[in-house]
Amino acid sequence: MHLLIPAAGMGRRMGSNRNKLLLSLLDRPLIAWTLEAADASREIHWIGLIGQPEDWPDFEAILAANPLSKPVQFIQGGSTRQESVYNGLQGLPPEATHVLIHDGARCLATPDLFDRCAESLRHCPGLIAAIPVKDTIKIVARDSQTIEQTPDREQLWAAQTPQGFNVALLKQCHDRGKSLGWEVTDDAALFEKCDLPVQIVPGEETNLKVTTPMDLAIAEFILRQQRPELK
Ligand SMILES: Nc1ccn([C@@H]2O[C@H](COP(=O)(O)OP(=O)(O)OP(=O)(O)O)[C@@H](O)[C@H]2O)c(=O)n1
Ligand SMILES: C[C@](O)(CO)[C@H](O)COP(=O)(O)O
Repeated sequence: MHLLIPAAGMGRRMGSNRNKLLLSLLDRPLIAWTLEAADASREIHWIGLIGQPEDWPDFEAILAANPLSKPVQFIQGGSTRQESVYNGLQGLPPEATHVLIHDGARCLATPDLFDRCAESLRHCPGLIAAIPVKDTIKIVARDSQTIEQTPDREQLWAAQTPQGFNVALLKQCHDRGKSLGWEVTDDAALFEKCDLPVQIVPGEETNLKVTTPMDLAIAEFILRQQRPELK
């Protein structure tokens, strides 16, 4: 299974002046944890690391300090996640028929989650790791800030990554999105807009996306629970 890791963001919400994936989480950069989990997956055999060229020397140093058993190809990122994944798809080797896409910022995903997603992708054209939401969610009017609706929680799931797809279909969806100017925050949304089915695979509650400084503190806590040897 081929894996693309979008890692070309800015980390604006982290308030950092550099790519948040280079920030330290316990004893190593955040992206090193993501790469380690992907490397430990039985199913993944090729990794495309999508980054901004200015970060490549740091990525190279991280890989030198934490060598992987699988080949890693650097791919130039775009100005949005959507553009970065588009570039990633163009950078896949020609033999890639199926692909998992996993945010570099979701550094706590387990190898088992990668393997379950890869296995499920043998039986459907598109999938997404997700968990049921725990909160009651409100839809709020933009202008008046009053509630318009309370959707049925039974039908609400929080989207995570990995997300997995048939490569030819996902390329078609991205091409269509690009020509029609669609702006989405994940790849499943492009599949949905093209009326293609996206299967849910049970995600992990601990698979948070490190977005804010608070997330970094929570990630450190979770990592210490997952890896008692690091205490
Ligand atoms: N142009 C971009 C923007 C984001 N990403 C990646 O997409 C994932 C999810 O994005 P997010 O958490 O929003 O990261 P940032 O864009 O870095 O954060 P922010 O939106 O706060 O600036 C991250 O692994 C990020 O590196 C990317 O590859 N290319
Ligand atoms: C793909 C994603 O991680 C699913 O939760 C998320 O949509 C990334 O988007 P963000 O808006 O950049 O946080």
